[in-house]
Amino acid sequence: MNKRPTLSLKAKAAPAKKPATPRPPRPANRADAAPKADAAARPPQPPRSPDAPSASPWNKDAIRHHKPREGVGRPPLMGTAPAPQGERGLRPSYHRDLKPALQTEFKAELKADSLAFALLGAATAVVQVRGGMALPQALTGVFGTLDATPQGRGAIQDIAYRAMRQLGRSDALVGAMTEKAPEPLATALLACALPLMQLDAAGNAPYEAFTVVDQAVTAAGSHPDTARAKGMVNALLRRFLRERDALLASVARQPVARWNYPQWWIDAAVTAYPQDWQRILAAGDEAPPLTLRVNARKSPVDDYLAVLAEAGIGARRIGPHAVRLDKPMGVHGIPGFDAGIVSVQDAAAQLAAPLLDVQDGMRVLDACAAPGGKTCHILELADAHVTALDADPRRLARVGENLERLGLSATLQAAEAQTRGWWDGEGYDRILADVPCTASGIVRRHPDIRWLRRKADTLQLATLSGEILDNLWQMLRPNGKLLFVTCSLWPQESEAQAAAFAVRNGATRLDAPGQLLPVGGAEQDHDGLFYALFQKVA
Ligand SMILES: C[S@@+](CC[C@H](N)C(=O)[O-])C[C@H]1O[C@@H](n2cnc3c(N)ncnc32)[C@H](O)[C@@H]1O
Repeated sequence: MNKRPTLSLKAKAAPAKKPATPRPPRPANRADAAPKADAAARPPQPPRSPDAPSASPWNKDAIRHHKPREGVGRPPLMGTAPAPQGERGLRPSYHRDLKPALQTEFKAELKADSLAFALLGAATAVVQVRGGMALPQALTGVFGTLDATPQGRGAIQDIAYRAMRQLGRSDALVGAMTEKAPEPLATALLACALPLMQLDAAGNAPYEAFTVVDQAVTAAGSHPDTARAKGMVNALLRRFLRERDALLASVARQPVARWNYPQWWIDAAVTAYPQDWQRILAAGDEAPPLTLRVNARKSPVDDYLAVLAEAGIGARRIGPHAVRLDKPMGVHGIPGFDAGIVSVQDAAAQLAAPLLDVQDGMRVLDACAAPGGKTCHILELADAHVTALDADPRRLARVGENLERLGLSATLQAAEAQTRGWWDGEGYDRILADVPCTASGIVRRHPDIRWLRRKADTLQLATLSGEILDNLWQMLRPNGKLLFVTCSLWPQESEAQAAAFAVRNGATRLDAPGQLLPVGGAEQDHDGLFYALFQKVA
């Protein structure tokens, strides 16, 4: 039976798989060499998601593509983002009858390094999320339309993510200060400006309040969809400044404004976690820490910590291969990232590969693999024959990019895990089923998810993941192990699913962490993943 991994993540001596490579050179673009602040005192650029597209070329020869049969496949369901709006795709849960503005393609005449530019870009993305689009996709469109510089992109992204984390409160504030709901883009502009005028626990705000008012008004005046609302934006934001404490106290009586989640989500959290729901919801409104996984093939963790110390980057070890940076930074500024010495991976996600207990020479299937965080970790720990399968070929391409950066290889397969046409009929020793789910456990990383999901998505996704698990079980060799993972907090998708699966298939359940609660704090500052491990007893 496997040893139960802990998330207290005390550093254990973990020998490097292969001798360490020379330390990476000190990068030119150190994150602590902060970008020059403009008049609007731009915030630091948030870390680039490991999911973000990379520029490295994709080796097409390494893939065997298997197209789902026409007409029978579901539109690919993303594990961490809603599916494209197909006939049978997931639809947004956040119905406010707000249609996206018609002129999201409009390029206002604003200075590209101004806060007004960033506010308008972020507001445009927020409108699109209200229309059902995932935030990363909306931001990609906005960056292209506005031809934003890297610094502009960082500022837009930072503001849009803050807006998502405080959308319930901002909507309630606008509702409290207006008689008639403003037009969608004006509402979104306010939803972007208001969080910038609120103080954090230390009493700091990211910008000077009057700068925010001034720049929000400039942004409103620059766009045809908001020009008429310029006076209203000015009046509302100034009133908020005058009456901030009373207004915040007043809207905090509404749960959606207090917690910044749709009411069904709050209810589901209360039901599932009567003791912890408040800490879970609060932690989901915080920006996540940046946790790295040190590549066991390339460097011992202690050597890498020394590299960080030399570069003046504060960090500490929190797991066998996990290092948490004191402050988030752009990935290309992280020493050794481009050279494949480290990857960005949450601490809870770093439990998957060790739990799977892969040995050299084993045949391993990573059934919902993209963008490949766990695929790569498996290969960093063992010389295994890994097939990385994913229903979404575009996301699968990211697995290829990550493998390439880390100097690893696997067979990539574009197919749906609940089908069998792609399988060569040879059993696997290990199967990782990191199934598509509501992603309710990773909302701090993807704060748009709460506004995009519907309550009914939980059941729809649980049905699909049950089909995937049953199908994969047939592909497991006797004595083989299957690790079932979700990034969901909802028991229907995780524990209830695991229990029903074990009964249906006569699977032996081994020790595994079960539901990890993302409640924040020093020891539990990780995503909300669920782990269940099964063995097919011969
Ligand atoms: C939670 S993410 C996987 C994360 C990944 N294991 C990692 O660690 O980087 C779930 C993945 O399942 C894929 N997916 C969704 N439906 C699928 C299906 N029917 N078959 C296979 N993959 C699917 C999504 O495209 C998404 O990449």
